[in-house]
Amino acid sequence: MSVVSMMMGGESPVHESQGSEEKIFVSVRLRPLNDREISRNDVLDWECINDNTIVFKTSMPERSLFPTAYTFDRVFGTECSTKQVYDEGAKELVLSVLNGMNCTIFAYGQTSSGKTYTMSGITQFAVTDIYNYIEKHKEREFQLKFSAMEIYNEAVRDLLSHDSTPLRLLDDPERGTVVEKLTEETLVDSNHLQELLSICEAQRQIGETSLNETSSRSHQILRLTVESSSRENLSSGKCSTLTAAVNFVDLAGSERASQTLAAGARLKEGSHINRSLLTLGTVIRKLSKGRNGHVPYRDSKLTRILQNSLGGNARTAIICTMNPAHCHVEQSKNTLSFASCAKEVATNAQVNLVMSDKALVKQLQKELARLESQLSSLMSTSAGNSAVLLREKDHIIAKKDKEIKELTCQRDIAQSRLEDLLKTVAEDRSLRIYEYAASESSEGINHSRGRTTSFTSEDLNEHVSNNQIFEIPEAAEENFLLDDGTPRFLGPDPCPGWEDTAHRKNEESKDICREVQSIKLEEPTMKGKADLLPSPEEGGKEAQIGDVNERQVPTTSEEDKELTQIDLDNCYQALKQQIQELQRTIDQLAQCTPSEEVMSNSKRLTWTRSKSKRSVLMTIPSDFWPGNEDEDEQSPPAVSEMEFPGRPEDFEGRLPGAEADAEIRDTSLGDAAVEEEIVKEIDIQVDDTTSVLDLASGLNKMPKFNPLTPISDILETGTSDGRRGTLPFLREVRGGRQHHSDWPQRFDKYRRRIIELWARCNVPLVHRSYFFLTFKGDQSDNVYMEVELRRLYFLKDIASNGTTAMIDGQIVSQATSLKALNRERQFLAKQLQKKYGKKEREDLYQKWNIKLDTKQRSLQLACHLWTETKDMKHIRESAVLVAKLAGFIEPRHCPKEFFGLSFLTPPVGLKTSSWRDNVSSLL
Ligand SMILES: Nc1ncnc2c1ncn2[C@@H]1O[C@H](COP(=O)(O)OP(=O)(O)OP(=O)(O)O)[C@@H](O)[C@H]1O
Repeated sequence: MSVVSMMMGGESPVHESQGSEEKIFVSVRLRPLNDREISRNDVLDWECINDNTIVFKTSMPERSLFPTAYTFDRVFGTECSTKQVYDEGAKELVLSVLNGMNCTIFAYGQTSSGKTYTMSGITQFAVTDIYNYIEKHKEREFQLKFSAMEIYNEAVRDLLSHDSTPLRLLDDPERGTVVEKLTEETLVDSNHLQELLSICEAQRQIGETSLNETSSRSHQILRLTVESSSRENLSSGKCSTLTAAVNFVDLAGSERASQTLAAGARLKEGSHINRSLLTLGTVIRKLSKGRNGHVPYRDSKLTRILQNSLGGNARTAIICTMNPAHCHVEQSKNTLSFASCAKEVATNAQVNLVMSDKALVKQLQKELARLESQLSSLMSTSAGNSAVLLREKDHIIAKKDKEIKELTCQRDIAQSRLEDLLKTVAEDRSLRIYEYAASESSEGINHSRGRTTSFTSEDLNEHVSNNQIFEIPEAAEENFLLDDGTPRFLGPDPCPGWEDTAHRKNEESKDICREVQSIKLEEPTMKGKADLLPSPEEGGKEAQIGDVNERQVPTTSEEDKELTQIDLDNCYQALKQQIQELQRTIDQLAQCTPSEEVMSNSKRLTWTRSKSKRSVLMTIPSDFWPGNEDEDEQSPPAVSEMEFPGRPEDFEGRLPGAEADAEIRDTSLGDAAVEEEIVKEIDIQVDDTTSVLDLASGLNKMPKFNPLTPISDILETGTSDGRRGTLPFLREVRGGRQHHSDWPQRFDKYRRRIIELWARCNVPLVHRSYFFLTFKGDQSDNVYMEVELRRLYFLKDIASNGTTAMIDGQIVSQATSLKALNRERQFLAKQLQKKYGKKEREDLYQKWNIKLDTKQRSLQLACHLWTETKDMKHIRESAVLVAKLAGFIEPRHCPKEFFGLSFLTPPVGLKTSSWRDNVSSLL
């Protein structure tokens, strides 16, 4: 069986105080004087003046300090019967056992005060009432068990057993202290109980007799255990039992304790008779003062066995019996003192519901089901809430995802638009510059056809002043690139047109085609048959060729490609016919000597064909001729001399190869002998035996030129369609005369000369880099080296003749280029300022380790690169490269305009990255 203590709440029909503390019910009973006391003329010292107060009647002035009146729960005078004492002092409490609450009735008092007399009667009345109750409550099934024990000299003896062996006390975790092997008789009926009570009485008397005691020196505990359960529950298997015990305790005479205390320690040590009584008093006294501190229950058998009855799970009543005789007044006062303490002690009785294991399991299952139901309810509620929250969060997530996608889409669109815009701006800018240059070129061509001369500076200035192409607003605050460091370029442009030339992406490809075009333009002029060549206005083939050249800017339009291809086919056929006509004309004039006028115009760059040993491609400037060795001193204008005092000090160190450096140092710019040598070598390449028919023949053999093919591919592969091995047009023209064993040496000489002329003419580094990296000594480079040399000599000649010139069909001037360049630079500066603040720019200077005199150029170029690549890493790298390149020319003599425009824009056909790598390798 398992014992469960639980509160019954208001279900109990018997008790009103269950589940809460309850003071020990203390009553005092005065026994009447017996005959012997009466015979001694003893008087009653005590009188119960009401149901609760007992007073000391005899006047005792000497002891006036002692109280004379005591109040208790109930006082019973000598006239009160035991039945009344039971009814008013024990019954209600005793019957609590029927409702599952433990209860104990103590009888405390001195010897012969009536403890046994009272307790015997109460026990009988209680048994009677209990059985009466049982008899009245048939719905419940009761089981009564009876046990009896005696504590004598701290030995527990079973009164229902003949074995006088002391019983041990055990500590049970559920029931507390239990008496081991204590006989517990299940009562059949009340008579059975009466028999057992008789046995107990007999056993106690036997003991006292053996001890020759006239009064009880032992503590008797009669225990009646009542178990009850509902019959209905029993029939349905719901077995729950109320189990409680009522103890009827007849204590030994209290005077023993007093006497023991009075006699001193000797008696105490020698006897345990009163240990239990003494401990009881101590426990009561301590409990009366509250539950603080240690309560010595375990100091005696009595207090251990009755621990629950002393402040524990029990209802307790103490009936203090008094001998009213005057001679026992002291004992009476001790009894009253004990009673006074006891009435302050509280207990806490609980209903003891004992359930069988089966019932307990069922009860636990029921409780478990209830808890599970509760939990399930909570979980369902929580799950419901969680599901709702989850759905809400999913909805939010989906909404956010949608917003992210929309924003991403918008961002991509915006970015695409931005890129398109930037691209459009860049293309538009390039196009405007290109158109601007083309317009000048076209205008110049028209002029040149009419008078075969160059524009004047006035013409150009007027043209520029009316030019509305460059409308980039100039902002004063954007002039930071002009405000420090870099000196302003005040004098005439020493090499007008190079900036514009470098700026055009398809410039190199034009170079080649213009060579072809120059031939067509030249021959009619020589023959005075300009009418042989239709003017552009008339839609002539030349114009178509020019269109083809112009269309080398890649396009994605398939229609344009088809049209271009048709134009090319027409162009080739027309060109072939014209060359044949030219050849016939030349044959007719074969016997004629060129006029002096034509020769004198050579320095003015008329497109002519030299009679002897002169290139058919371009007139070599006069200072290139052996007879004009002094021209080198005359041709450079005064301004050029001022602006170009010489090579920068570190010039040699920047040329590739130590050997080349040494040779360059030995080769001055004005070395006419060297020039003559070079001229001769060039003339060997293309001599006067080369006929125009050779060109026509070359055209026939030339693969169809695809204008969409980058010029670099043509240069690299030799074919317009990228197939390596097919001879290019110019190479075919030269035929087999291109193979010279001394070509490497001549290449070095050409290159050194070209480098010298680059410096002399302030050729932009982009051109230098590109040319330098493109032509590395292959024999097929010969013609390009020749062209470059001619161009450079031409430039030098132009620089000595004025501020305007026509170069390859373009009119350029310093004023024109400067204005365009300034605007471009300001635009770039503005872009840079938008991108970086002043401090950031300074940081960039610091980070890039760029010298002050090259800062602006580098940043300008970096800015431009940024507009194209938007790649900071490339900007930085490129800026460093540019800074180094800038040092190639003496900075103070290098107009910043040289570093403007699309300096870092690779030539057509070269990828930006590979071009930069080439520049890197150059450094
Ligand atoms: N209220 C009473 N009315 C009449 N007689 C009583 C009353 N109380 C006690 N007596 C008588 O007094 C005598 C002593 O009583 P009792 O034996 O009950 O005292 P006691 O306290 O038990 O003594 P002890 O401690 O020695 O056992 C008995 O003969 C008993 O009949």
